[in-house]
Amino acid sequence: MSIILLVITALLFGVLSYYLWIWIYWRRRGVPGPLGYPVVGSFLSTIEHTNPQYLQIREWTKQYGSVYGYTEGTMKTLIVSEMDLVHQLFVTQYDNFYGRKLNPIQGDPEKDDRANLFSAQGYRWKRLRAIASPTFSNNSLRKINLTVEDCAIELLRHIEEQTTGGEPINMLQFYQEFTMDVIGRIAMGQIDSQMFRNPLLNFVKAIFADNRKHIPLIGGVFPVLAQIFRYFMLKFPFLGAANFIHVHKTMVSAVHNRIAQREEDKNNGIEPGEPQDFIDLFLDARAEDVEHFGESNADFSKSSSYNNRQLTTMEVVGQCTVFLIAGFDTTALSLSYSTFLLATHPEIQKKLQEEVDIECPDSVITFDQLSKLKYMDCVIKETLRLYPLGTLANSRRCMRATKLGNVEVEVGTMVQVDTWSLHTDTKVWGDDAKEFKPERWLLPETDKISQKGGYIPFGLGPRQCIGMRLANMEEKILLSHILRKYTFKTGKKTDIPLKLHGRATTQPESVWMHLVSRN
Ligand code: HEM
Repeated sequence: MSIILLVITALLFGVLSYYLWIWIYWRRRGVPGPLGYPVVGSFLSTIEHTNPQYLQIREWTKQYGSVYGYTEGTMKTLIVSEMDLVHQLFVTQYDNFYGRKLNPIQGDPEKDDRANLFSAQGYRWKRLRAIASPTFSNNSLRKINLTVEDCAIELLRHIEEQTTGGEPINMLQFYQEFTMDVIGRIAMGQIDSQMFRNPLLNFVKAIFADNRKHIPLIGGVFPVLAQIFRYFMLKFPFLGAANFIHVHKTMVSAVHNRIAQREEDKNNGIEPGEPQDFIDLFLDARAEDVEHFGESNADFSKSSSYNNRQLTTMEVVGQCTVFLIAGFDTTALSLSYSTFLLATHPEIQKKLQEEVDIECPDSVITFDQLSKLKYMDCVIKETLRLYPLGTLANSRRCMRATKLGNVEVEVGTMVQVDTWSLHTDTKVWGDDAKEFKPERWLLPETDKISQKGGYIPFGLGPRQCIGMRLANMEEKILLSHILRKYTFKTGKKTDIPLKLHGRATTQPESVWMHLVSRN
Protein backbone atom coordinates (compact mmCIF):
# COMPACT_ATOMS: atom_id res chain seq x y z
CA MET A 1 0.00 0.00 0.00
CA SER A 2 2.70 2.42 1.05
CA ILE A 3 4.62 1.65 -2.15
CA ILE A 4 1.55 2.53 -4.23
CA LEU A 5 1.17 5.77 -2.28
CA LEU A 6 4.83 6.51 -2.80
CA VAL A 7 4.57 5.91 -6.54
CA ILE A 8 1.45 8.10 -6.80
CA THR A 9 3.12 10.88 -4.79
CA ALA A 10 6.25 10.66 -6.97
CA LEU A 11 4.14 10.76 -10.12
CA LEU A 12 2.16 13.76 -8.92
CA PHE A 13 5.36 15.50 -7.92
CA GLY A 14 6.87 14.76 -11.34
CA VAL A 15 3.83 16.06 -13.21
CA LEU A 16 3.59 19.18 -11.07
CA SER A 17 7.31 19.90 -11.48
CA TYR A 18 6.92 19.52 -15.24
CA TYR A 19 4.07 22.06 -15.33
CA LEU A 20 5.99 24.49 -13.09
CA TRP A 21 9.07 24.10 -15.30
CA ILE A 22 7.03 24.98 -18.40
CA TRP A 23 5.20 27.78 -16.59
CA ILE A 24 8.46 29.66 -15.94
CA TYR A 25 9.87 28.78 -19.38
CA TRP A 26 10.30 32.38 -20.52
CA ARG A 27 11.51 33.57 -17.11
CA ARG A 28 14.25 30.91 -17.25
CA ARG A 29 15.32 32.27 -20.62
CA GLY A 30 15.33 35.89 -19.49
CA VAL A 31 12.42 36.85 -21.76
CA PRO A 32 9.80 39.13 -20.14
CA GLY A 33 6.06 38.51 -20.29
CA PRO A 34 2.92 37.78 -18.24
CA LEU A 35 3.18 34.71 -16.00
CA GLY A 36 -0.48 33.92 -15.46
CA TYR A 37 -1.05 30.94 -13.16
CA PRO A 38 0.71 27.60 -12.66
CA VAL A 39 -0.50 24.79 -14.99
CA VAL A 40 -2.74 27.00 -17.16
CA GLY A 41 -0.27 29.87 -17.67
CA SER A 42 -2.00 32.85 -19.31
CA PHE A 43 -4.89 30.85 -20.76
CA LEU A 44 -7.44 32.60 -18.54
CA SER A 45 -6.54 35.94 -20.16
CA THR A 46 -6.57 34.70 -23.76
CA ILE A 47 -9.62 32.47 -23.78
CA GLU A 48 -12.47 34.87 -23.04
CA HIS A 49 -14.64 35.83 -25.99
CA THR A 50 -15.48 39.14 -24.32
CA ASN A 51 -11.79 40.05 -23.98
CA PRO A 52 -10.43 39.37 -27.50
CA GLN A 53 -7.05 37.68 -27.16
CA TYR A 54 -5.36 39.88 -29.75
CA LEU A 55 -6.38 43.05 -27.94
CA GLN A 56 -5.08 41.49 -24.72
CA ILE A 57 -1.80 40.75 -26.53
CA ARG A 58 -1.68 44.40 -27.65
CA GLU A 59 -2.06 45.45 -24.00
CA TRP A 60 0.79 43.15 -23.00
CA THR A 61 2.98 44.62 -25.74
CA LYS A 62 2.50 48.07 -24.15
CA GLN A 63 3.67 46.57 -20.86
CA TYR A 64 6.47 44.18 -21.93
CA GLY A 65 7.72 45.62 -25.23
CA SER A 66 7.99 44.34 -28.78
CA VAL A 67 9.42 40.89 -27.91
CA TYR A 68 8.04 38.86 -25.00
CA GLY A 69 6.73 35.40 -24.18
CA TYR A 70 3.84 33.71 -22.43
CA THR A 71 2.56 30.19 -21.89
CA GLU A 72 -0.89 28.65 -22.31
CA GLY A 73 -0.74 25.31 -20.48
CA THR A 74 2.21 23.56 -22.16
CA MET A 75 2.17 25.83 -25.23
CA LYS A 76 4.98 28.39 -25.33
CA THR A 77 4.44 31.48 -27.45
CA LEU A 78 6.85 34.25 -28.33
CA ILE A 79 5.15 37.51 -29.33
CA VAL A 80 6.88 39.86 -31.76
CA SER A 81 5.80 43.20 -33.21
CA GLU A 82 9.01 44.49 -34.79
CA MET A 83 8.89 44.86 -38.56
CA ASP A 84 12.32 43.32 -39.09
CA LEU A 85 11.53 40.23 -36.99
CA VAL A 86 8.19 39.77 -38.76
CA HIS A 87 9.99 39.76 -42.10
CA GLN A 88 12.49 37.19 -40.82
CA LEU A 89 9.70 34.99 -39.43
CA PHE A 90 7.59 34.93 -42.59
CA VAL A 91 10.18 35.33 -45.34
CA THR A 92 13.91 35.00 -44.71
CA GLN A 93 13.61 32.32 -42.02
CA TYR A 94 10.65 30.54 -43.64
CA ASP A 95 12.51 27.20 -43.62
CA ASN A 96 12.77 27.39 -39.83
CA PHE A 97 9.14 28.44 -39.35
CA TYR A 98 7.04 26.65 -41.94
CA GLY A 99 4.32 25.40 -39.56
CA ARG A 100 1.53 27.48 -38.06
CA LYS A 101 0.65 27.85 -34.35
CA LEU A 102 -1.85 25.08 -33.63
CA ASN A 103 -3.41 23.82 -30.43
CA PRO A 104 -2.75 20.03 -30.04
CA ILE A 105 -6.55 19.53 -30.09
CA GLN A 106 -6.49 20.53 -33.77
CA GLY A 107 -4.77 17.24 -34.62
CA ASP A 108 -1.39 16.33 -36.04
CA PRO A 109 -0.88 18.45 -39.19
CA GLU A 110 1.32 15.76 -40.71
CA LYS A 111 -0.87 12.71 -40.04
CA ASP A 112 -4.47 13.85 -39.70
CA ASP A 113 -6.49 12.81 -42.75
CA ARG A 114 -8.55 16.02 -42.45
CA ALA A 115 -5.52 18.35 -42.55
CA ASN A 116 -6.13 21.36 -44.75
CA LEU A 117 -4.17 24.16 -46.30
CA PHE A 118 -4.43 26.24 -43.13
CA SER A 119 -3.17 23.58 -40.72
CA ALA A 120 -0.86 21.49 -42.95
CA GLN A 121 2.89 22.00 -42.94
CA GLY A 122 5.96 20.97 -44.92
CA TYR A 123 5.50 18.80 -48.00
CA ARG A 124 1.84 18.29 -47.35
CA TRP A 125 1.21 22.02 -47.27
CA LYS A 126 3.25 22.43 -50.45
CA ARG A 127 1.13 19.86 -52.27
CA LEU A 128 -2.17 21.36 -51.04
CA ARG A 129 -1.09 24.90 -51.88
CA ALA A 130 0.05 23.91 -55.39
CA ILE A 131 -3.34 22.30 -56.07
CA ALA A 132 -5.37 25.15 -54.59
CA SER A 133 -3.47 28.10 -56.09
CA PRO A 134 -4.98 28.02 -59.61
CA THR A 135 -8.42 28.38 -58.00
CA PHE A 136 -7.50 31.96 -57.15
CA SER A 137 -5.78 32.86 -60.42
CA ASN A 138 -6.91 35.87 -62.45
CA ASN A 139 -8.81 33.62 -64.84
CA SER A 140 -10.70 31.84 -62.07
CA LEU A 141 -11.50 35.11 -60.32
CA ARG A 142 -12.83 36.55 -63.54
CA LYS A 143 -15.37 33.71 -63.67
CA ILE A 144 -16.18 33.96 -59.96
CA ASN A 145 -16.75 37.70 -60.47
CA LEU A 146 -20.14 36.97 -62.08
CA THR A 147 -21.34 34.99 -59.04
CA VAL A 148 -20.13 37.69 -56.66
CA GLU A 149 -21.92 40.36 -58.69
CA ASP A 150 -25.09 38.28 -58.58
CA CYS A 151 -24.85 37.95 -54.79
CA ALA A 152 -24.23 41.71 -54.44
CA ILE A 153 -27.38 42.51 -56.41
CA GLU A 154 -29.36 40.04 -54.31
CA LEU A 155 -28.10 41.66 -51.10
CA LEU A 156 -29.06 45.07 -52.42
CA ARG A 157 -32.59 43.77 -52.92
CA HIS A 158 -32.71 42.73 -49.25
CA ILE A 159 -31.24 46.06 -48.14
CA GLU A 160 -33.89 47.92 -50.11
CA GLU A 161 -36.66 45.80 -48.59
CA GLN A 162 -35.48 46.22 -45.03
CA THR A 163 -34.66 49.92 -45.05
CA THR A 164 -37.80 51.32 -46.68
CA GLY A 165 -39.08 52.84 -43.42
CA GLY A 166 -35.70 54.45 -42.70
CA GLU A 167 -34.94 51.77 -40.09
CA PRO A 168 -31.26 51.07 -39.38
CA ILE A 169 -29.89 47.63 -40.23
CA ASN A 170 -27.04 45.65 -38.72
CA MET A 171 -24.57 45.62 -41.61
CA LEU A 172 -22.52 42.86 -39.99
CA GLN A 173 -25.48 40.50 -40.37
CA PHE A 174 -26.07 41.56 -43.98
CA TYR A 175 -22.41 41.10 -44.88
CA GLN A 176 -22.38 37.65 -43.29
CA GLU A 177 -25.35 36.68 -45.46
CA PHE A 178 -23.49 37.98 -48.50
CA THR A 179 -20.13 36.27 -47.90
CA MET A 180 -21.85 33.00 -46.95
CA ASP A 181 -23.79 33.12 -50.20
CA VAL A 182 -20.66 33.80 -52.24
CA ILE A 183 -18.60 31.06 -50.61
CA GLY A 184 -21.54 28.60 -50.66
CA ARG A 185 -21.87 29.11 -54.39
CA ILE A 186 -18.20 29.03 -55.31
CA ALA A 187 -16.96 26.47 -52.78
CA MET A 188 -19.71 23.94 -52.28
CA GLY A 189 -22.03 23.68 -55.18
CA GLN A 190 -24.92 25.79 -53.89
CA ILE A 191 -26.93 26.62 -57.03
CA ASP A 192 -29.08 29.65 -56.15
CA SER A 193 -28.95 32.39 -53.58
CA GLN A 194 -29.94 31.32 -50.08
CA MET A 195 -29.65 34.71 -48.44
CA PHE A 196 -31.54 35.01 -45.15
CA ARG A 197 -32.60 31.35 -45.36
CA ASN A 198 -29.31 29.47 -45.45
CA PRO A 199 -29.56 26.66 -42.88
CA LEU A 200 -25.76 26.36 -42.67
CA LEU A 201 -25.09 29.99 -41.71
CA ASN A 202 -25.84 29.68 -38.00
CA PHE A 203 -23.61 26.63 -37.70
CA VAL A 204 -20.69 28.42 -39.37
CA LYS A 205 -21.27 31.56 -37.27
CA ALA A 206 -21.31 29.43 -34.11
CA ILE A 207 -17.83 28.09 -34.94
CA PHE A 208 -16.61 31.63 -34.22
CA ALA A 209 -18.77 32.00 -31.09
CA ASP A 210 -18.04 31.48 -27.46
CA ASN A 211 -19.26 28.07 -26.34
CA ARG A 212 -16.11 26.01 -26.56
CA LYS A 213 -13.59 27.37 -24.08
CA HIS A 214 -12.83 23.92 -22.71
CA ILE A 215 -11.59 22.67 -26.10
CA PRO A 216 -8.42 24.83 -26.43
CA LEU A 217 -7.94 24.55 -22.68
CA ILE A 218 -7.88 20.74 -22.69
CA GLY A 219 -5.64 20.70 -25.78
CA GLY A 220 -3.15 23.19 -24.34
CA VAL A 221 -3.00 21.90 -20.78
CA PHE A 222 -3.16 18.14 -21.50
CA PRO A 223 -1.55 17.68 -24.93
CA VAL A 224 -1.11 13.94 -24.26
CA LEU A 225 -4.88 13.53 -23.91
CA ALA A 226 -5.69 15.89 -26.79
CA GLN A 227 -5.95 13.19 -29.45
CA ILE A 228 -8.18 11.01 -27.27
CA PHE A 229 -10.47 13.94 -26.45
CA ARG A 230 -10.50 14.96 -30.10
CA TYR A 231 -11.54 11.43 -31.07
CA PHE A 232 -14.49 11.47 -28.64
CA MET A 233 -15.36 15.09 -29.46
CA LEU A 234 -15.76 14.22 -33.13
CA LYS A 235 -17.85 11.15 -32.22
CA PHE A 236 -20.07 12.88 -29.61
CA PRO A 237 -21.15 16.38 -30.69
CA PHE A 238 -22.37 17.33 -27.19
CA LEU A 239 -18.69 17.51 -26.11
CA GLY A 240 -18.46 20.86 -27.89
CA ALA A 241 -17.84 20.35 -31.60
CA ALA A 242 -21.49 20.04 -32.74
CA ASN A 243 -21.34 23.02 -35.11
CA PHE A 244 -18.10 22.01 -36.70
CA ILE A 245 -19.30 18.40 -37.10
CA HIS A 246 -22.47 19.63 -38.79
CA VAL A 247 -20.53 21.78 -41.26
CA HIS A 248 -18.06 18.96 -41.87
CA LYS A 249 -20.82 16.40 -42.49
CA THR A 250 -22.59 18.77 -44.87
CA MET A 251 -19.35 19.11 -46.82
CA VAL A 252 -18.71 15.35 -46.77
CA SER A 253 -22.13 14.69 -48.29
CA ALA A 254 -21.70 17.51 -50.85
CA VAL A 255 -18.39 15.94 -51.96
CA HIS A 256 -19.77 12.38 -52.03
CA ASN A 257 -22.85 13.49 -53.98
CA ARG A 258 -20.61 15.17 -56.52
CA ILE A 259 -18.41 12.06 -56.85
CA ALA A 260 -21.56 9.97 -57.46
CA GLN A 261 -22.86 12.52 -59.96
CA ARG A 262 -19.59 12.51 -61.87
CA GLU A 263 -19.58 8.69 -61.93
CA GLU A 264 -23.13 8.67 -63.27
CA ASP A 265 -22.23 11.22 -65.96
CA LYS A 266 -19.22 9.14 -66.91
CA ASN A 267 -21.33 5.96 -67.21
CA ASN A 268 -23.82 7.84 -69.38
CA GLY A 269 -21.01 9.04 -71.63
CA ILE A 270 -21.39 12.70 -70.56
CA GLU A 271 -18.07 14.55 -70.92
CA PRO A 272 -16.97 16.49 -67.79
CA GLY A 273 -17.52 20.20 -68.47
CA GLU A 274 -15.80 23.22 -66.88
CA PRO A 275 -15.40 22.89 -63.08
CA GLN A 276 -18.47 24.47 -61.43
CA ASP A 277 -16.97 25.19 -58.03
CA PHE A 278 -14.08 24.35 -55.66
CA ILE A 279 -15.41 20.82 -55.18
CA ASP A 280 -15.05 20.14 -58.90
CA LEU A 281 -11.63 21.75 -59.02
CA PHE A 282 -10.34 19.68 -56.13
CA LEU A 283 -12.01 16.46 -57.33
CA ASP A 284 -10.11 16.86 -60.59
CA ALA A 285 -6.97 16.40 -58.48
CA ARG A 286 -8.37 13.47 -56.48
CA ALA A 287 -6.39 10.22 -56.31
CA GLU A 288 -8.40 7.03 -56.72
CA ASP A 289 -6.61 4.63 -54.42
CA VAL A 290 -4.69 6.46 -51.72
CA GLU A 291 -5.97 7.35 -48.29
CA HIS A 292 -3.05 9.46 -47.15
CA PHE A 293 0.19 10.27 -48.92
CA GLY A 294 2.17 10.24 -45.67
CA GLU A 295 4.85 12.70 -46.72
CA SER A 296 7.87 12.91 -44.48
CA ASN A 297 8.93 16.41 -43.58
CA ALA A 298 12.31 15.28 -42.35
CA ASP A 299 14.26 16.83 -45.20
CA PHE A 300 11.76 19.52 -46.10
CA SER A 301 13.24 22.58 -47.70
CA LYS A 302 11.84 25.46 -49.71
CA SER A 303 13.87 24.49 -52.76
CA SER A 304 12.57 20.91 -52.85
CA SER A 305 11.14 19.71 -56.15
CA TYR A 306 8.43 17.56 -54.54
CA ASN A 307 5.57 17.64 -56.99
CA ASN A 308 2.67 15.30 -56.22
CA ARG A 309 -0.57 17.00 -57.32
CA GLN A 310 -3.20 14.64 -55.97
CA LEU A 311 -5.70 14.83 -53.12
CA THR A 312 -7.45 12.18 -51.02
CA THR A 313 -11.24 12.45 -50.70
CA MET A 314 -10.91 13.64 -47.09
CA GLU A 315 -8.44 16.29 -48.22
CA VAL A 316 -10.96 17.52 -50.81
CA VAL A 317 -13.46 17.85 -47.93
CA GLY A 318 -10.82 19.58 -45.77
CA GLN A 319 -9.94 22.18 -48.41
CA CYS A 320 -13.55 23.08 -49.17
CA THR A 321 -14.38 23.30 -45.46
CA VAL A 322 -11.46 25.58 -44.68
CA PHE A 323 -12.33 27.88 -47.58
CA LEU A 324 -15.90 28.03 -46.34
CA ILE A 325 -14.86 28.88 -42.77
CA ALA A 326 -11.90 31.17 -43.58
CA GLY A 327 -13.66 32.93 -46.43
CA PHE A 328 -16.99 33.65 -44.77
CA ASP A 329 -16.14 35.39 -41.51
CA THR A 330 -13.04 37.40 -42.44
CA THR A 331 -14.51 39.13 -45.48
CA ALA A 332 -17.77 39.99 -43.70
CA LEU A 333 -15.77 41.55 -40.86
CA SER A 334 -13.57 43.54 -43.19
CA LEU A 335 -16.67 44.95 -44.92
CA SER A 336 -18.19 45.78 -41.53
CA TYR A 337 -15.14 47.71 -40.34
CA SER A 338 -14.93 49.61 -43.65
CA THR A 339 -18.59 50.56 -43.32
CA PHE A 340 -18.07 51.84 -39.80
CA LEU A 341 -15.02 53.89 -40.80
CA LEU A 342 -16.78 55.36 -43.84
CA ALA A 343 -19.83 56.35 -41.80
CA THR A 344 -17.69 58.01 -39.16
CA HIS A 345 -15.56 59.80 -41.83
CA PRO A 346 -18.22 61.31 -44.16
CA GLU A 347 -15.68 63.26 -46.26
CA ILE A 348 -13.84 60.01 -47.11
CA GLN A 349 -17.11 58.27 -47.92
CA LYS A 350 -18.05 61.12 -50.28
CA LYS A 351 -14.71 60.92 -52.07
CA LEU A 352 -15.15 57.16 -52.49
CA GLN A 353 -18.68 57.61 -53.85
CA GLU A 354 -17.33 60.08 -56.41
CA GLU A 355 -14.75 57.54 -57.58
CA VAL A 356 -17.36 54.76 -57.83
CA ASP A 357 -19.74 57.07 -59.77
CA ILE A 358 -16.99 57.86 -62.31
CA GLU A 359 -15.47 54.38 -62.70
CA CYS A 360 -18.60 52.23 -62.49
CA PRO A 361 -21.38 54.16 -64.30
CA ASP A 362 -23.21 51.11 -65.74
CA SER A 363 -25.56 48.80 -63.86
CA VAL A 364 -23.10 45.87 -64.13
CA ILE A 365 -19.65 46.18 -62.52
CA THR A 366 -17.05 44.29 -64.53
CA PHE A 367 -13.86 42.57 -63.37
CA ASP A 368 -11.73 45.09 -65.29
CA GLN A 369 -13.47 48.09 -63.73
CA LEU A 370 -12.44 46.90 -60.29
CA SER A 371 -8.76 47.64 -60.92
CA LYS A 372 -9.66 51.27 -61.63
CA LEU A 373 -11.02 51.77 -58.12
CA LYS A 374 -7.76 53.11 -56.67
CA TYR A 375 -9.22 55.04 -53.76
CA MET A 376 -11.36 52.04 -52.84
CA ASP A 377 -8.11 50.04 -52.60
CA CYS A 378 -6.75 52.65 -50.21
CA VAL A 379 -9.91 52.53 -48.04
CA ILE A 380 -9.84 48.72 -47.81
CA LYS A 381 -6.11 48.63 -47.02
CA GLU A 382 -6.42 51.34 -44.39
CA THR A 383 -9.37 49.53 -42.77
CA LEU A 384 -7.33 46.35 -42.43
CA ARG A 385 -4.43 48.32 -41.02
CA LEU A 386 -6.57 49.62 -38.16
CA TYR A 387 -8.60 46.39 -37.78
CA PRO A 388 -6.37 43.41 -38.66
CA LEU A 389 -9.17 41.00 -37.80
CA GLY A 390 -7.43 37.75 -38.85
CA THR A 391 -4.37 38.05 -36.61
CA LEU A 392 -4.69 34.47 -35.35
CA ALA A 393 -3.29 33.18 -38.62
CA ASN A 394 -0.21 35.41 -38.40
CA SER A 395 1.68 32.85 -36.40
CA ARG A 396 4.31 30.22 -36.99
CA ARG A 397 5.68 27.14 -35.29
CA CYS A 398 9.45 26.75 -34.97
CA MET A 399 10.48 23.64 -36.95
CA ARG A 400 14.26 24.08 -36.62
CA ALA A 401 16.02 25.70 -33.66
CA THR A 402 17.13 29.21 -34.55
CA LYS A 403 17.50 32.76 -33.28
CA LEU A 404 14.91 35.47 -33.78
CA GLY A 405 16.37 38.82 -32.78
CA ASN A 406 18.14 38.11 -29.50
CA VAL A 407 15.96 35.17 -28.54
CA GLU A 408 17.03 31.54 -29.08
CA VAL A 409 13.89 29.79 -30.33
CA GLU A 410 13.53 26.04 -29.72
CA VAL A 411 11.70 23.57 -31.94
CA GLY A 412 8.00 23.47 -31.07
CA THR A 413 7.87 27.07 -29.80
CA MET A 414 5.09 29.15 -31.36
CA VAL A 415 5.71 32.67 -32.60
CA GLN A 416 2.74 35.02 -32.88
CA VAL A 417 2.86 38.46 -34.47
CA ASP A 418 1.07 41.17 -32.51
CA THR A 419 -0.40 42.59 -35.71
CA TRP A 420 -2.54 45.20 -33.92
CA SER A 421 0.57 46.85 -32.40
CA LEU A 422 2.65 46.44 -35.58
CA HIS A 423 -0.01 48.19 -37.67
CA THR A 424 -0.12 51.27 -35.46
CA ASP A 425 3.54 51.49 -34.52
CA THR A 426 4.43 55.19 -34.75
CA LYS A 427 8.05 54.28 -35.64
CA VAL A 428 6.69 52.68 -38.83
CA TRP A 429 3.57 54.75 -39.59
CA GLY A 430 4.36 58.16 -38.11
CA ASP A 431 2.50 60.22 -35.52
CA ASP A 432 -0.87 59.81 -37.25
CA ALA A 433 -0.62 55.99 -37.00
CA LYS A 434 -3.95 55.67 -35.19
CA GLU A 435 -5.88 57.83 -37.64
CA PHE A 436 -7.98 56.59 -40.57
CA LYS A 437 -6.19 58.14 -43.56
CA PRO A 438 -6.66 56.14 -46.79
CA GLU A 439 -4.54 58.76 -48.62
CA ARG A 440 -1.38 57.37 -47.03
CA TRP A 441 -1.69 54.44 -49.46
CA LEU A 442 -1.24 56.78 -52.42
CA LEU A 443 2.39 57.28 -51.33
CA PRO A 444 4.82 54.73 -52.84
CA GLU A 445 6.74 54.42 -49.55
CA THR A 446 3.65 52.96 -47.84
CA ASP A 447 3.69 49.91 -50.09
CA LYS A 448 7.35 49.40 -49.19
CA ILE A 449 6.26 49.02 -45.55
CA SER A 450 4.18 46.00 -46.60
CA GLN A 451 7.12 44.36 -48.36
CA LYS A 452 9.32 44.88 -45.30
CA GLY A 453 6.85 43.20 -42.92
CA GLY A 454 5.18 46.26 -41.38
CA TYR A 455 1.70 45.63 -42.80
CA ILE A 456 0.41 42.04 -42.78
CA PRO A 457 -3.43 41.80 -42.66
CA PHE A 458 -3.08 38.82 -45.03
CA GLY A 459 0.25 37.59 -43.68
CA LEU A 460 3.44 37.49 -45.74
CA GLY A 461 5.71 35.11 -47.64
CA PRO A 462 4.86 31.64 -49.02
CA ARG A 463 1.92 31.13 -46.64
CA GLN A 464 0.27 34.48 -47.31
CA CYS A 465 -3.55 34.30 -47.43
CA ILE A 466 -4.61 32.44 -50.55
CA GLY A 467 -8.04 34.14 -50.58
CA MET A 468 -6.71 37.71 -50.43
CA ARG A 469 -7.66 38.65 -53.99
CA LEU A 470 -11.04 36.97 -53.73
CA ALA A 471 -11.79 38.92 -50.53
CA ASN A 472 -10.68 42.13 -52.20
CA MET A 473 -12.89 41.47 -55.21
CA GLU A 474 -15.95 40.70 -53.05
CA GLU A 475 -15.48 43.88 -51.03
CA LYS A 476 -15.01 46.13 -54.03
CA ILE A 477 -18.03 44.79 -55.90
CA LEU A 478 -20.36 44.97 -52.93
CA LEU A 479 -19.22 48.36 -51.62
CA SER A 480 -19.46 49.84 -55.13
CA HIS A 481 -23.01 48.60 -55.55
CA ILE A 482 -24.08 49.90 -52.14
CA LEU A 483 -22.31 53.27 -52.35
CA ARG A 484 -23.80 54.06 -55.74
CA LYS A 485 -27.26 53.96 -54.18
CA TYR A 486 -26.79 54.74 -50.50
CA THR A 487 -24.77 56.70 -47.96
CA PHE A 488 -23.90 55.03 -44.65
CA LYS A 489 -24.95 57.11 -41.63
CA THR A 490 -24.51 56.25 -37.95
CA GLY A 491 -27.52 56.44 -35.63
CA LYS A 492 -28.56 55.90 -32.02
CA LYS A 493 -28.00 52.16 -32.26
CA THR A 494 -24.45 52.43 -33.66
CA ASP A 495 -21.72 51.63 -31.13
CA ILE A 496 -19.08 54.37 -31.30
CA PRO A 497 -16.43 53.17 -30.73
CA LEU A 498 -17.28 49.65 -31.83
CA LYS A 499 -17.56 47.02 -29.11
CA LEU A 500 -15.14 44.26 -30.04
CA HIS A 501 -15.22 40.60 -29.06
CA GLY A 502 -14.15 37.23 -30.46
CA ARG A 503 -11.40 34.67 -30.17
CA ALA A 504 -10.40 33.26 -33.57
CA THR A 505 -11.18 36.59 -35.24
CA THR A 506 -11.75 40.00 -33.67
CA GLN A 507 -15.31 41.10 -34.46
CA PRO A 508 -17.58 44.05 -33.73
CA GLU A 509 -20.69 42.99 -31.80
CA SER A 510 -22.84 44.84 -34.33
CA VAL A 511 -22.57 47.60 -36.95
CA TRP A 512 -25.96 49.35 -37.04
CA MET A 513 -26.29 51.80 -39.93
CA HIS A 514 -28.87 53.98 -41.60
CA LEU A 515 -28.66 53.59 -45.35
CA VAL A 516 -29.74 56.94 -46.75
CA SER A 517 -30.77 56.85 -50.41
CA ARG A 518 -28.67 59.12 -52.67
CA ASN A 519 -31.53 59.82 -55.08
C1 HEM B 1 -10.47 40.17 -45.50
C2 HEM B 1 -10.45 38.86 -45.59
C3 HEM B 1 -9.33 37.98 -45.12
C4 HEM B 1 -8.34 38.22 -44.20
C5 HEM B 1 -8.11 39.49 -43.39
C6 HEM B 1 -7.52 37.02 -44.14
C7 HEM B 1 -6.39 36.89 -43.34
C8 HEM B 1 -5.52 35.82 -43.42
C9 HEM B 1 -4.24 35.75 -42.75
C10 HEM B 1 -3.67 36.83 -41.83
C11 HEM B 1 -3.67 34.57 -43.09
C12 HEM B 1 -2.31 34.06 -42.62
C13 HEM B 1 -1.25 34.32 -43.68
C14 HEM B 1 0.15 33.90 -43.25
O1 HEM B 1 0.28 33.05 -42.41
O2 HEM B 1 1.13 34.45 -43.78
C15 HEM B 1 -4.59 33.85 -43.93
C16 HEM B 1 -4.37 32.60 -44.44
C17 HEM B 1 -5.33 31.89 -45.15
N1 HEM B 1 -6.53 32.38 -45.62
FE1 HEM B 1 -7.23 34.25 -45.42
N2 HEM B 1 -8.03 36.09 -45.00
C18 HEM B 1 -9.13 36.62 -45.63
C19 HEM B 1 -9.91 36.02 -46.59
C20 HEM B 1 -9.80 34.71 -47.00
C21 HEM B 1 -10.64 34.06 -47.97
C22 HEM B 1 -11.77 34.73 -48.75
C23 HEM B 1 -10.23 32.74 -48.05
C24 HEM B 1 -10.71 31.61 -48.90
C25 HEM B 1 -11.77 31.56 -49.63
C26 HEM B 1 -9.09 32.60 -47.14
C27 HEM B 1 -8.40 31.42 -46.92
C28 HEM B 1 -7.18 31.36 -46.27
C29 HEM B 1 -6.38 30.15 -46.21
C30 HEM B 1 -6.74 28.79 -46.79
C31 HEM B 1 -5.20 30.49 -45.51
C32 HEM B 1 -4.02 29.58 -45.21
C33 HEM B 1 -2.99 29.75 -46.34
C34 HEM B 1 -1.76 28.87 -46.17
O3 HEM B 1 -1.35 28.61 -45.05
O4 HEM B 1 -1.20 28.48 -47.20
N3 HEM B 1 -8.87 33.81 -46.52
N4 HEM B 1 -5.70 34.65 -44.15
